[in-house]
Amino acid sequence: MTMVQAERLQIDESSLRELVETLRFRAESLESLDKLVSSLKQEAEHHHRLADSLKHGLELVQQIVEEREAFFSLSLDMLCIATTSGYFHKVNRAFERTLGYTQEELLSRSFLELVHPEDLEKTQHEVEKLRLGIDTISFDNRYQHKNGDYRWLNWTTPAPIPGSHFLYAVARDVTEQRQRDERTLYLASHDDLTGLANRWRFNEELKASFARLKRHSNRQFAVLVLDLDQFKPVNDNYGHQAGDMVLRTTGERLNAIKRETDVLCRLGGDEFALLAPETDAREASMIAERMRKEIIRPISIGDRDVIVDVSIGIALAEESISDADSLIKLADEAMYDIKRSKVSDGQLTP
Ligand SMILES: Nc1nc2c(ncn2[C@@H]2O[C@H](COP(=O)(O)OP(=O)(O)OP(=O)(O)O)[C@@H](O)[C@H]2O)c(=O)[nH]1
Repeated sequence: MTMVQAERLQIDESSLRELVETLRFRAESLESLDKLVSSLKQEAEHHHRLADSLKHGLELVQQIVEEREAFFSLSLDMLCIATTSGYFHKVNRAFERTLGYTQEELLSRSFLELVHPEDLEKTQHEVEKLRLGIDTISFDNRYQHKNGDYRWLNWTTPAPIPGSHFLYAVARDVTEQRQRDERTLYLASHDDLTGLANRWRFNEELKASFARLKRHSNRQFAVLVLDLDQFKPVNDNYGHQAGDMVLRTTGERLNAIKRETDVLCRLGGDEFALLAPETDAREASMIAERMRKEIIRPISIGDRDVIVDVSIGIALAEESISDADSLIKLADEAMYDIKRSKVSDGQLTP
């Protein structure tokens, strides 16, 4: 082998070694690059999955918000969110429909501003209870409509979540229901013909008076029972309608002279009764005399004047008489005594 040949062989060997080193290094780099790419791929997939689930979550939240908004605005019940400091924060369409104000008009107002003055104190008390963490269940108050009328609202408001400044309230317009209830109560407690209280209502008032007398012995009261004399002949001679007219006029006249605190009722037929609070025997006699004077004034029926007289019995509530029936019975007996004496005097035919 010549010198030149030996030198070339050496060069080739070292170049080859270098080449092999370079190739090994590249192979290692490629391997770690591969690992990096696959870990980046994994990370990208993870981010994709995260993005997908976030997107799904956002869609769900959006759906919940839309559903909530739909229920909020479609609800026939009045729904509102108010601040515990007393302002409307959000109201639904039922609020607008019931009170006649737009949402914008309501949002600029304190929720106490439209409450009926007579209901303000009890409403403030209820709000105070809510602030103390006590729920409001079935609370009624009157709210002013934009046209000036008042509507009865029935509220259900859970106490605010601790730390929250918002109240979530549901209200229902119960005006018609209350008017129906009032009408039913009126019919059950009043006499159709005269519009006076009826026997049931009179008994209720008597029971309340006895309860007051039990608590305060100075709350004496009297009961006067009035029965028209010879009323049957009015019906017989002038007809039932004329009889009705006499009963109505008698009721009106007695109603006009009674004291504000007195309770006047038609017990039935031609019998009336008066409950006179804080009245002694002398005052009761004076009341009876005044009532009789009113009753015996002629009543014009067509072209005739009809005159009817009355017998009035008085009973005073005392410790010994403690129930309504006994007191009315006592006044009734006193009234019949007077009737009997009129018969024996010849003023009345038996
Ligand atoms: N027009 C009319 N008459 C009634 C009504 N309710 C009861 N009456 C009549 O009222 C009368 C009451 O009877 P009484 O009290 O015995 O009649 P009276 O003639 O007043 O008898 P005395 O009380 O003994 O004087 C009866 O004839 C009933 O028919 C009513 O709503 N309208």
